[in-house]
Amino acid sequence: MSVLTLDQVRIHAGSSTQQEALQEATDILVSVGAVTPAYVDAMRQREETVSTYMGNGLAIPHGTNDTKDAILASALSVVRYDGGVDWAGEPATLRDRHRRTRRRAPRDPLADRDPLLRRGRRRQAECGADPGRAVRTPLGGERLMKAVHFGAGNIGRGFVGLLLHEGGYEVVFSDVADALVDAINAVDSYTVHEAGPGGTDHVVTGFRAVNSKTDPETVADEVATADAVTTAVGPTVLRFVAPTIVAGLARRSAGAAPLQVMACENAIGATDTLRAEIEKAAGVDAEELLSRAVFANTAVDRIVPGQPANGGVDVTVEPYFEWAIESEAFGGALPKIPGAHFVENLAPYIERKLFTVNTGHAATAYFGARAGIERISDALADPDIAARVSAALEETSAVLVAEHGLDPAELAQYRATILERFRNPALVDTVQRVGRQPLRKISRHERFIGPAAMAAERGLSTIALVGAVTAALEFESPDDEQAVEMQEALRTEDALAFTSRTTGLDPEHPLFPAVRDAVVSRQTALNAS
Ligand SMILES: NC(=O)c1ccc[n+]([C@@H]2O[C@H](COP(=O)([O-])OP(=O)(O)OC[C@H]3O[C@@H](n4cnc5c(N)ncnc54)[C@H](O)[C@@H]3O)[C@@H](O)[C@H]2O)c1
Ligand SMILES: O=P(O)(O)OC[C@@H](O)[C@@H](O)[C@H](O)[C@H](O)CO
Repeated sequence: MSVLTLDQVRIHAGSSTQQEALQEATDILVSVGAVTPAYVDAMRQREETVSTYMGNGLAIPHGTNDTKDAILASALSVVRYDGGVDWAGEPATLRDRHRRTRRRAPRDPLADRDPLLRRGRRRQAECGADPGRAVRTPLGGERLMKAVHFGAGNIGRGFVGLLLHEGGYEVVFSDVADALVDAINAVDSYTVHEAGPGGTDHVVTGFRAVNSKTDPETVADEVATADAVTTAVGPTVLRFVAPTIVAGLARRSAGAAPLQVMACENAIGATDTLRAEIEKAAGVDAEELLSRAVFANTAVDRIVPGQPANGGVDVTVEPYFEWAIESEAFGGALPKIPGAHFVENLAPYIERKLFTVNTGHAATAYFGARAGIERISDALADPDIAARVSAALEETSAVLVAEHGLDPAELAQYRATILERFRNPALVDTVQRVGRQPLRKISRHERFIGPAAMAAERGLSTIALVGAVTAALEFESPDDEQAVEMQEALRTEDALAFTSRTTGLDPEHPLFPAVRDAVVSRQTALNAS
């Protein structure tokens, strides 16, 4: 049976009501044996929970998961009312039975008074960014935009995939975890639960997953025809995804618009790192292949803890989010991601995020681990830990003021909001997850040494940040390769070598002696145990 024949397309000169339109769409599907008459109720139920109005006069009604029994075969019906349909207050003219959800504007308690965000949003408006859903094909038709997202883990499903979906992208997740890929392909929707004040649920549909370990060729084919590629695999994994992107770029048709590449990792210049890996993997073809893509650094912020083993594909996240993206690379053709904001200069955003959210988070984790506490929210309930974390963040704020001219009062508010986010009792986040990969976290441009080095160069205080590094050096986690490696190196390497190798600090740097002393103190404790 064909999914769509001419008989399943109707065009009317006049207008209609929403109920009549749903009935007509159902009647067409019933007439070809695709659904039972009960399907109309399923579509009504769906409209009650979420409108299927897409904008631009298009609604895409469909049933709910609970009413799948009413579906007998795959089919579409298309009905156009030239005079329009009042779609619960929205002016629809065209409809069929696929589904999509709509998103409210991001809830960002800082947004209205934050000059960084105001500047970014103004710029976004200037660039004409608006939520879009389809792209024109060479023959004048339209197809859904497609994004290939590497890393279907916590932030991949709970944030990047969600916003891409809400921007109208079909999302192809690429991951190396067999069970996760199978689980994603076994469902046709998943829910992002926002836990905490003001949180709500969002349903994601229109995705599939491809295993890039066992089927890299298919992933490359997907990249070849994608509009965007995003990653959330961890900064150290970018070099492993680069060859697949190279293979996709090599297969990309000459007339295709440039692939928009955005790495969404907690690192400064993560997309630059990915681009460099792509360049390396492309070898002599690098110049040609890089010309088929544009690259934009981003800063992503949403706490997405580890998910329970039996949680399926659904993800629990905090309600807050921010996604700042460099605009320049796109030359005005911004990706359609509602809720993201585009900025000319990402440096203040990524440094403010990494050196406040992630410095505070990691400090809480390492002080918490030292105190034998498991959860981040519990660690911050300890007044001594809270004071140490606050002191470290005051030091990073002083650096941000000096470096980027940020307003001290607004930074104080930003810090307070972040500490409140860490305290969210509805979010079960662990010191093990937040403290993961301590060698990455104590490296040169990361959340501790990065701001502390900048502070030391300016003669600003670094005492609290060095205190947090001291706690990081004590972090033990048997399942964390870097934690094991760090403790082993602390036992075997001399203090000077360990300090310069792991932190990347030059022994002449003004921060070096304090960090070396922290290393010596950890080594003394280890030798005594
Ligand atoms: N979780 C958060 O709160 C959060 C927030 C902002 C940014 N981030 C950043 O996002 C990135 C991912 O973090 P996460 O918490 O989602 O981790 P995660 O471990 O939940 O997800 C990473 C995923 O990448 C997959 N992966 C590993 N190697 C791969 C490869 N070669 N190809 C494709 N997929 C691969 C893993 O199987 C896993 O599913 C990190 O850089 C992290 O710093 C996380
Ligand atoms: O992902 P990491 O290991 O760089 O850092 C752990 C957490 O601090 C991090 O994932 C935060 O939850 C996130 O960055 C919040 O936006």
